[in-house]
Amino acid sequence: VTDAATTGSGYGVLDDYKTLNTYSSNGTYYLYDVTKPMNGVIETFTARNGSSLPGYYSTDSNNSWTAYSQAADVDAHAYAGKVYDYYKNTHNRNSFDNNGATIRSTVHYGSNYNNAFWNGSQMVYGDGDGSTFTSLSGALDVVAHELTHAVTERTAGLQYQYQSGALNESFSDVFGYFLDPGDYLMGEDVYTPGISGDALRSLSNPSKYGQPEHMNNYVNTSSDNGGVHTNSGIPNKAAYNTISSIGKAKAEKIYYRALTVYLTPTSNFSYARAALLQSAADLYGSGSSTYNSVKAAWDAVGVY
Ligand SMILES: Cc1cccc(C(=O)O)c1OC(=O)C1CC1
Ligand SMILES: [Ca+2]
Ligand SMILES: [Zn+2]
Repeated sequence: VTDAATTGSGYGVLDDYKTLNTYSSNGTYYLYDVTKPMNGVIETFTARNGSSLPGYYSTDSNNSWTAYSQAADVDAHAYAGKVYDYYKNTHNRNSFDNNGATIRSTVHYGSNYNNAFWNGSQMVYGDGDGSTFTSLSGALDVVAHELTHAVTERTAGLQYQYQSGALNESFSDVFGYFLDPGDYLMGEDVYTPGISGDALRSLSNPSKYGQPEHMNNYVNTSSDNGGVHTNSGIPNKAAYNTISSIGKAKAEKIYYRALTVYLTPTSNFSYARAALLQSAADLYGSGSSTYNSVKAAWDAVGVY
C-alpha cells in the first residue's frame, strides 16, 4: 500500500467544519501535514487523557474526523497549520526555529485540565473541565499564543519571570491577536463555554480581567513566576494603543522585529519600549508618525 499526503475533513471544538492536511499509510489516516515548504512537518498527537508526551498519533480510519472526541485534535492540527502559515507568509519565518522544525501538538492531556503550554519541545492542550474551559486547542488565539512561546524561546529568550516573563506573555498574547484580529480578547472561544461575552484576558481593557494597565499598578508578587500573567496587562495595553493607532500591518512588523532583533532574555518593560521604538525607526523612520504613535502608546502606560 502506498503512503501519501491526503486531504481529510472534520469538525472542530466549536462544531465548525474544516478540511485537514493528513497522511495515509497502510489504510490508516494520520494528522500529519507534509504540505509546508522545506519539508516542515505539522503533527498532532493525543495523550488519551494521560500525562505522558507526546502520546499517540491521532488517527482515523476513513479521513473523516467527525467524532466529538476528535474535535480537539482537529483544531490543534488545523490551527497549528494556520500559525505556521502566518509566520511564513507575514514574517518569512519557517517554523518556530526558522529552520523548518516539526511542529508537534498533543491534545487530551491530563484530566479536566484547564491549561495549555509549550513544554520546550511541543504544544500541549488540556480538555478543560467544561466549566472554566472547553478544549483549549479550540481557539486560534490560544494556539498562536502557545506557538509564539516557542518563537520567543528561540529568539529573544525572554526569561519567564517578573518583567521579562510578563513581556514573554504579552508577546504571545499580541501574536494571538495578530492571528485572531477580530477582537482584542484572549481565549474567548474556549473560556467559560457556559458564559458568553467573557474572556481570559483583554488587550484593550486588561483591568476588566484583573490585570494592571499602567506601571503605577504593577503587581509585585512572587506567585505565577512574578505575576507574568498579571503584569502582561501593561505591555498588552501598550500593544493595543499601538495597534489601534498605526494598524495591524505596521504593528506586526514592529513587534516581530523587536522580538527577533532587539529583545534579550533579561529585557524589562523599559527596554521593550526602546526595542519597539528602534524597530519603528528602522522600518518607518525615527521622525515618522508611526514612531510617535509607539512612543505615545508606552507613555500612556507609564513606561519610559
Ligand atoms: C490557559 C493557560 C494557563 C496557564 C498558562 C498559559 C500560557 O500559555 O501562558 C495558558 O494559556 C494561555 O494563557 C492562552 C492564551 C490562552
Ligand atoms: Ca481573540
Ligand atoms: Zn503563555
